[in-house]
Amino acid sequence: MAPQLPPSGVPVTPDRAGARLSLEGVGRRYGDRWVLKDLDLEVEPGSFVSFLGPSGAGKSTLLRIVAGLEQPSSGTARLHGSGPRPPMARMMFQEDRLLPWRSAEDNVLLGVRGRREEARALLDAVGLADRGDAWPSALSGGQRQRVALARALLHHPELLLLDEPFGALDAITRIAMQRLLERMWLDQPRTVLLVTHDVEEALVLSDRVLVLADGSVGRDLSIDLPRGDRRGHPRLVSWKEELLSDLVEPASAAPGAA
Ligand SMILES: Nc1ncnc2c1ncn2[C@@H]1O[C@H](COP(=O)(O)OP(=O)(O)OP(=O)(O)O)[C@@H](O)[C@H]1O
Repeated sequence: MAPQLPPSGVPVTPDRAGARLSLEGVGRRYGDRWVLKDLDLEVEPGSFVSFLGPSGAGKSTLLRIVAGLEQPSSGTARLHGSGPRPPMARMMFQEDRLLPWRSAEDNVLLGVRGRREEARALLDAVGLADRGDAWPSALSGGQRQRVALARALLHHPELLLLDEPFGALDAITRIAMQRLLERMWLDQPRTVLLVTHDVEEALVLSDRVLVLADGSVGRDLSIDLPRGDRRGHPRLVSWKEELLSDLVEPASAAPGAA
């Protein structure tokens, strides 16, 4: 079947609503230290879930386990797709990981033969219609992350794993990228797991926000606010305060505090 074209022009493969994720008793040990402990988690197909947690809480480890890049030391991590084949997952990182000797368009097409029209439509959708021939060195940080996002989406992943993808961007570019990501996700529903240190980013984008603490899920919030303009919503503001108090050590507990 030919791909449908939604209003943004992004090609869509029909009937892909995203992968379901089931973690049962997942643990991960490095040496004698358990970074993740007995973690149970179900993620609904098509939902947008963010992970917060202090540095070293195991957020990236969890993403690598879900991606199949690492095996859990205990328990099982299963992905169920919409079809008979195992669902495709793609990862995106804080660094864009573009190859400097390939143009933007050829970076989108990395490891893929043909599909140039689709790559161009995706570059168009991420706002880089006229930059397909540009070398990565001629693009800004935000533009390079747009190319990285287009490259991930070319594969129609049922699961998108984002490890602090906007962490290196300035505040304004970051908000523009959040809006772009949300629009692309609304255009083509898929399961998204986002690791971020930015509490507001998690609340603005997610259906669900999880806080990892001591190797398991410490808080699990369902964010049932309408999408579009969540920033400044009174409930978002109070969730933000709650989450920050989970994450930030009280000043009186900080070393050296009076
Ligand atoms: N390959 C490895 N070998 C040994 N220890 C590791 C390895 N990978 C991760 N760790 C340790 O596991 C812990 C969790 O790391 P992880 O990168 O998952 O945390 P994180 O929550 O993503 O942190 P950050 O927010 O700082 O990125 C850290 O203490 C880290 O040093």
